[in-house]
Amino acid sequence: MNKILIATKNKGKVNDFKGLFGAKNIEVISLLDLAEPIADIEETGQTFAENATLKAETIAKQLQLPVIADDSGLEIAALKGEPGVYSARYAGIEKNDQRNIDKVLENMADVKQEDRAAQFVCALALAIPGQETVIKHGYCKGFITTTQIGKNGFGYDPIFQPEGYDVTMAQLKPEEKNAISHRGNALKELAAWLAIN
Ligand SMILES: O=c1[nH]c(=O)c2ncn([C@@H]3O[C@H](COP(=O)(O)OP(=O)(O)OP(=O)(O)O)[C@@H](O)[C@H]3O)c2[nH]1
Ligand SMILES: [Mg+2]
Repeated sequence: MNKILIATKNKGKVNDFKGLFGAKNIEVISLLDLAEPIADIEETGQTFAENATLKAETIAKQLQLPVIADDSGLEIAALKGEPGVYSARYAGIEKNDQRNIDKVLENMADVKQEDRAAQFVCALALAIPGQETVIKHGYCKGFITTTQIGKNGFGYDPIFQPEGYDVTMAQLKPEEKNAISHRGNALKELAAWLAIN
C-alpha cells in the first residue's frame, strides 16, 4: 500500500495523517483532493464509532476504494462529556474552531483546576468494499486550560494540556502531538490489526 484515502474534509486531520503515514512512506489523499466534489455526509450517529463507520462506508461504496474515516472529539468530565460527538459543531453548524474554544472556556469559567479533566477520543473506521468494516479507538487524556495558548494543530488543541505535559497540544511540534494523540493511538491499533489479519 503506497497511497491511502482518508474520508475527511478537515485540513487539520489531513495534516495529522500526513505526518503519521509519511513516516511509513504512505501518501495521504483526502476528500479535498478529489476532482469531483463529494457531498457532505450527515453525521447522525450517537457515537464516534457510528459516525466513523457512516463516513467510511458511504465513501468506500461511492468510490469503490478502501478508505479510512476519522470521527473524533473532546469529552470534558465537568460538562458531562460534552462537546463529544458534537465537537466540530459545538458553537454552531459552521464549525468555527475559535467559537468552539470560546464556548468551552465560558462554560468552564467556574470550574476549579482539579475538576478540569478531559480526553480526546478518535474512532477510525476502515471500510473496504465487500468486507466487514474494522473500527479502532484511540484516546489522549489531559486537562482544559483557562486560556488558549499555542498555534499548532487545530480544533481545541490550544486549550488542551495533555497529561504529563505543562504545555498545550497546540504548543507541541506536529510529531510530538502525533506520538501521544488520540489519532496516533487509534492508528497504532489499526496498524497492529492490519498486521495480524
Ligand atoms: O484540538 C483538537 N485536536 C484534535 O486532534 C482533534 N480531533 C478532533 N477534534 C475536534 O473534534 C472535531 C471532529 O469532528 P468530526 O470527526 O466530525 O470531523 P470534522 O467534521 O471536522 O471533519 P470530517 O472528518 O467529518 O470531514 C474537530 O472539528 C475538532 O473540533 C480535535 N480537536
Ligand atoms: Mg464531521
